[in-house]
Amino acid sequence: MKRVHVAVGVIVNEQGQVLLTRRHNDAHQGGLWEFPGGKVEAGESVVDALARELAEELGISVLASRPLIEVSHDYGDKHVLLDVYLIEKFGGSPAGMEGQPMVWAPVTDLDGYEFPAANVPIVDSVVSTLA
Ligand SMILES: Nc1nc2c([nH]c(=O)n2[C@H]2C[C@H](O)[C@@H](COP(=O)(O)OP(=O)(O)OP(=O)(O)O)O2)c(=O)[nH]1
Ligand SMILES: [Mg+2]
Repeated sequence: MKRVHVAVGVIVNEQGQVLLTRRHNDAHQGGLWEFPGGKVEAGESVVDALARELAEELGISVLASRPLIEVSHDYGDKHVLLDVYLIEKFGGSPAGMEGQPMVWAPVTDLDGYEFPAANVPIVDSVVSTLA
């Protein structure tokens, strides 16, 4: 089975909202909301991958982050290892650089968004850490 290691960022603003982007319809887990991030490349550290992905997808730089949770999930067609970081400080102003929809969501609204199955423990952890 295909296995991917993914660096994921939970970006928090000064109002305590978190940044969600929506995956392209034709992508794996397409149409669902996600925390921005992407695959760790060969020879790259998770932290470097996270910085690269957030620059590519949102045009921001990571200034302060800490590990939040690691989630291993089997989708049947694909196994993902999600290395999730809380981004507490960033430079620049996030924008959907790849045309992806983006929203700042209050933590108390997260139950109103559809996420991939692997995100259940991530959302729980975000809620208990930030609420
Ligand atoms: N970024 C992100 N990926 C997630 C989340 N939840 C979840 O199951 N995934 C899965 C979906 C994908 O199978 C995988 C991310 O891989 P991807 O292919 O989108 O990564 P990428 O951004 O490097 O995309 P690409 O350049 O290959 O198009 O992780 C999440 O919250 N954020
Ligand atoms: Mg991505």
